[in-house]
Amino acid sequence: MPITGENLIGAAARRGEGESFRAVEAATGNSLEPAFASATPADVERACALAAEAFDSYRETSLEDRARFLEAVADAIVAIGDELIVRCMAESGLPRARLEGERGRTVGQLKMFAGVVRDGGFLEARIDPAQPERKPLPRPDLRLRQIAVGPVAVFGASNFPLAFSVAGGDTASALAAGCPVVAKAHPAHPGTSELVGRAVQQAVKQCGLPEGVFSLLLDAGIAVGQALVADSRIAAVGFTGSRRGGVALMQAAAARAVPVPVYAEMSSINPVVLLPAALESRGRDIGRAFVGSLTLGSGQFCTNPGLILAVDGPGLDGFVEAASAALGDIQAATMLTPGIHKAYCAGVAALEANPAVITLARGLAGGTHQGQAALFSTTADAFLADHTLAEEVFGAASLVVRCPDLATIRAVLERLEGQLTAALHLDEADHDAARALLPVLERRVGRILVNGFGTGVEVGHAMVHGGPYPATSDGRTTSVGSLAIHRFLRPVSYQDLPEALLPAALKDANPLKLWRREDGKAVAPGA
Ligand SMILES: NC(=O)C1=CN([C@@H]2O[C@H](COP(=O)(O)OP(=O)(O)OC[C@H]3O[C@@H](n4cnc5c(N)ncnc54)[C@H](OP(=O)(O)O)[C@@H]3O)[C@@H](O)[C@H]2O)C=CC1
Ligand SMILES: O=C(O)CCC(=O)C(=O)O
Repeated sequence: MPITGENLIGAAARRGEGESFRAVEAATGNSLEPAFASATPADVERACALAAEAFDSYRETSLEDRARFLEAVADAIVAIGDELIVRCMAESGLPRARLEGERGRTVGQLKMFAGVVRDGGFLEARIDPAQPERKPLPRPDLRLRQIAVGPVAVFGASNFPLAFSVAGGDTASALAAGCPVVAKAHPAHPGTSELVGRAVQQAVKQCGLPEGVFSLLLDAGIAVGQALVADSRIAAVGFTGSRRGGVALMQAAAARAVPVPVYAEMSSINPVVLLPAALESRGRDIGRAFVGSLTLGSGQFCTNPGLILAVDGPGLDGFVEAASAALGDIQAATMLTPGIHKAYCAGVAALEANPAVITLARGLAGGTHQGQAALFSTTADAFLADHTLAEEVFGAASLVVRCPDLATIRAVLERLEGQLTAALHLDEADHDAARALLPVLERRVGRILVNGFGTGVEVGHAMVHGGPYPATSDGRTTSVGSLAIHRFLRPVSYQDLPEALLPAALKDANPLKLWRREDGKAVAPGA
């Protein structure tokens, strides 16, 4: 499939008339062909108009048709073949095996949402039958279902060019909910974005859906994204990226005459707590495993373990020795963009220059665009006194905080901002200590895990990839897993509607064969 550098607006491919830009080969910094042209305000207008036009028809597609569409998107992505992987490797600097895995995750995610749509449980159908004889007042017939919120703007993330980008989790969950999507390509991987965008466009056509169900817009800067979020037809926004970018979009959405929600996944340092018995029995093993997680994908995961908390002593010394030795052998790896590499180097330099911080180890030095892993340590007092030590350094850098006791670990956790994940390394003898930390962890993070690390999010039904601000803009939800669909739904009640006017999900005969909550009780289809 040739990459043309065009915007995909509904069924059309249109060369933008805005600023021209090229993708950059991550490993060399060289420009790649072809030139991409930024969308104009007229392109944004057209994409939003088509999305609004498609909305009522798309949101009422049958569950089966919508599920087939999601499967068609997945199949079309696979059908692009190796061209997608090769282009994505060049643009992102990520290795083949990682990107093949990420493609599998992207396709699996679309298929999971197809299953969610077929199941129909997300409609949350509820029926409170009328009670005309009720005293002192009769009860009306009340029925509830979830409907799609409207067209969704999706910002592709730089660090997961497939699974969190044009047809990633935000797009899959929005389309599953019945929302048209206007995607904004990340300028770090525009060619990858176009290939995937064309696959979605092809699936829209193949499934006979209105063309406005999907558009893809390009931009060299932020004007298109700003215009998209400001457009009155956009009903919600999905974003993964920097805190600065996420907050800017939240502000743009809040400044609208009709504000809309922005679901932004932003920054997280993902504390890892090493409890005493585990440290004593296997601190060295944990140290080696930690380095594996820290340096995965050059550390460019929002789930990266950026903070280690433990009680000072020989167990922690063993962890630090093993982690430092393992880190010293880690090859530097190409980072996603020169900008991200520069930000990483600046973050590491700031830690190195901080008088309260000791550099424990550095990975092997590399080429111009490669990130060199880094491990630092500090004391709990210093950490608590300097809020900059708790800021995300996006890349393979982590800070060990030596604490005098468990109470101090708890105090440090209490002071942290919201996080995506927290990991506890524990043996059975640590259960009491862990139990004491769980309430604070539940308040601070979206996912608590034991004897592992948060990198590599499972796409499933019980996953929360979210957390209190600034991990995300709304800690009540998730951007990965089937629950993500609820970001793009809202409940509507139907009071005393005649059977003929009720949506299928709420008709007496239950034609969609849904589990429904009738008079407060879960009722199986056919029961
Ligand atoms: N926690 C996480 O999961 C991640 C964090 N990051 C952090 O973000 C830094 C930069 O990486 P990057 O991926 O470029 O993330 P950004 O947040 O800078 O950009 C993400 C997307 O949002 C757009 N955008 C950014 N700011 C605005 C704005 N004010 N108005 C409208 N659109 C906007 C960008 O457009 P454009 O690029 O054209 O400006 C891009 O398409 C990294 O160094 C890292 O610190 C990055 C990826 C994931
Ligand atoms: O760890 C993962 O699998 C996902 C990480 C993520 O969401 C991110 O880095 O943006």
